[in-house]
Amino acid sequence: MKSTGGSGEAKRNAGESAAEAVEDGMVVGLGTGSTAAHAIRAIGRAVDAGADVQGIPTSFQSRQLAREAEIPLTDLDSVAEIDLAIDGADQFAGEHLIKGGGAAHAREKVVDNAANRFLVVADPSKESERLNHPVPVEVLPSARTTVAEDVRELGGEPDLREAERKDGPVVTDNGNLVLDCAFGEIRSPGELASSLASIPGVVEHGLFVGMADEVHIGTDEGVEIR
Ligand SMILES: O=C(CO)[C@H](O)[C@H](O)COP(=O)(O)O
Repeated sequence: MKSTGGSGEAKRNAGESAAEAVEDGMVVGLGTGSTAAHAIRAIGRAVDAGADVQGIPTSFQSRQLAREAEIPLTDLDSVAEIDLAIDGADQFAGEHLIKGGGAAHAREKVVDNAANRFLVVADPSKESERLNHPVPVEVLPSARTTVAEDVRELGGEPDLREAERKDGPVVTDNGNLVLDCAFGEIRSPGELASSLASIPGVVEHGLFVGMADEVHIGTDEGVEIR
């Protein structure tokens, strides 16, 4: 599994801290990435100990991990509500996030947004005063050139994400491509989010504006919850 940022111990502390918020009877959104993976494994241990929990995966990866952890799975169409979602981030500034380092941000946004409570798990390397990380934008393959032009008009520099272990681009779980779009410091995340969402051919972008209810920041020593 791809792992970025801080230490494994910091990620573990963040993930396990957020998993403590899971209660018996809950439906839980299961995020993607190396930090969320620690939460999934911890939830698996709670299930093993008898907790009645159902998970909604946000990606192929989180589905696989949840299966290995023997967490009963369901889907968005089958539940009245999602009690809690736990997910990682590539960068956070207060309650704003940039996600999509694992190219899973489309499903992540649907699940995290639908949850009554959304807990972000991260290590300190992900924190920034202002968002400035490139924004992953999932696009229909046929629209990658036109979307890239529109992103340039918004002042961004789009870069088609290449796969690390195959020739050619990353293909998302939804069969689409990803443009990593650098905008420098993002002064108005809400405005940029609306502009990106209105480009024809954009499936979803990785700006999660005002979405985090809590951020569990793990360090080697413990965790801070904000
Ligand atoms: O948004 C994501 C996947 O699309 C991940 O949550 C994000 O990339 C953080 O990953 P990690 O915890 O491995 O650093």
